Amino acid sequence: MTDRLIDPSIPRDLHAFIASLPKAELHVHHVGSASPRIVSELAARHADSKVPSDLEALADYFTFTDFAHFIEVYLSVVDLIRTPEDVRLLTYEVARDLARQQVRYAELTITPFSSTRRGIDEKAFMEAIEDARKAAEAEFGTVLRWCFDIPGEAGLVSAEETARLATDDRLRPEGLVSFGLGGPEIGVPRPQFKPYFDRAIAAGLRSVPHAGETTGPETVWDALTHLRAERIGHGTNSFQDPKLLAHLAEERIPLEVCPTSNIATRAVRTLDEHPIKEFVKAGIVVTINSDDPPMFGTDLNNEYAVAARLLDLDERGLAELAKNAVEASFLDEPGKSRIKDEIDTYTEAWLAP
Ligand SMILES: O=C(O)c1cccc(C(=O)CC[C@H]2O[C@@H](n3cnc4c(=O)[nH]cnc43)[C@H](O)[C@@H]2O)c1
Ligand SMILES: [Zn+2]
Repeated sequence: MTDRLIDPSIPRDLHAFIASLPKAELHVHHVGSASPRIVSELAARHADSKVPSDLEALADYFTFTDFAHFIEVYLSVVDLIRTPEDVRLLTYEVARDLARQQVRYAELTITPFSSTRRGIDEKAFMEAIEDARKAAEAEFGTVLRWCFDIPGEAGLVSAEETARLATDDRLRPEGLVSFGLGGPEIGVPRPQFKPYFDRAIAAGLRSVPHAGETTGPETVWDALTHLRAERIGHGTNSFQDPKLLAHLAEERIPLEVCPTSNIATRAVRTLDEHPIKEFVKAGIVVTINSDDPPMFGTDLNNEYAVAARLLDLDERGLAELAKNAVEASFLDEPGKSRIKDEIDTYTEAWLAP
C-alpha cells in the first residue's frame, strides 16, 4: 500500500497484517482496475481521447461529481481499449496488481458488450482474457474468474448480446462463472433483465447483479426476486428496509460491500455514515471489495483497513472478513478450503508470541 492510503487511525502493524493477508476479491471491474500507468499509456497512444495522459491530471479527472459523472468518465476509459492486445495487457496487469496485494482469487467483472460494440472481434476478445488469465495464474499464482455484466443503461440489446456471449458454447470462456448487471440503476428497472438472467442461470452461471447502490431497497428485492441474485453488488441502501436485512441474513445472501467506491460516486456522504455496521449487526455475510480501485484512489488492502476502522476489527476479525469472501466466492470447495487454511495459518503465525 502506498503511504497515501495509510489511515493514521489504524495501527501500522494492522496495515502490515492486511498487506500480507491472503484475500479474495469478488467485486472488481476490469476496465475500472486499469492503473494510472496503463490509462496514461493508452491515453498517450490514442491522442484523440479526452482522457489525460499526465498522472496528476488523471487524479483530477478521476474526481466525480456523482454516479452519472463516474459512468461518463468510465466510458471514456473504455474507449481507450481498442485491440485484443489492449485487452490482454489490461487483464494481465490487473492480475499483477491483485497478486501484489496477496489476492489469491478474484472474480473480475467484465463488460464484453462495451468492447464488441466498439469493434473488437468477439473471439479475439475471449482469447485475450483467457490468455491473460492463464498467464496470471502460472506467473503470479492468482486465480481469476469472470463475471460478464450487462451495462443496463445500454438497453436490452446489450442484455441480449451479453447473454449470447456468455452462453454460446463456441465463445463462452472457460473462466466465466457468473452473470451480472451494472451501470446506473435510476431509470433501469431490474425485472426487464429476467429473461437474460434465466438463460445465463440455465447455462450454469451464477447471478450477481448490482443493486441498491444508487437506488433503494426495492431494487435489491427485484434483484432477488426476478434475477435470482446469489450475491448482491453493493446493496448499500438495503439498510433502509429491516425486512430486507433480515431476509439477506436468513438466506445468507452476501453483500459485496465497496466502501470507498460509495463515497467516490457520492452514493454515501462519508465513510462514517456507511451502513456496513448495520449489515454486520443484522447478521449479513459482508464481503469487502474495491470495485474500480485506481479510479477511486483505493485498493483492496485499503478497503480492509477502512473496514477495520468502521467495524473496529483486530487481526482475527479481519481474517474472518477475508474468509467471508472466500466462502461467498464461486470457487470449488477444495479451492475455498486451501485459501481459508492459508488465512488461518497466516493469522496464527502473525499472532504467535
Ligand atoms: O459501453 C457502452 O457503450 C455503454 C453504453 C451505455 C451505458 C453503458 C454503461 O452504463 C456502462 C457501465 C459500466 O460501468 C461499470 N461499473 C463500474 N463500476 C460500477 C459500479 O460501481 N456500479 C455499476 N456499474 C459499474 C459496469 O460494469 C459497466 O461496464 C455502457
Ligand atoms: Zn461495481
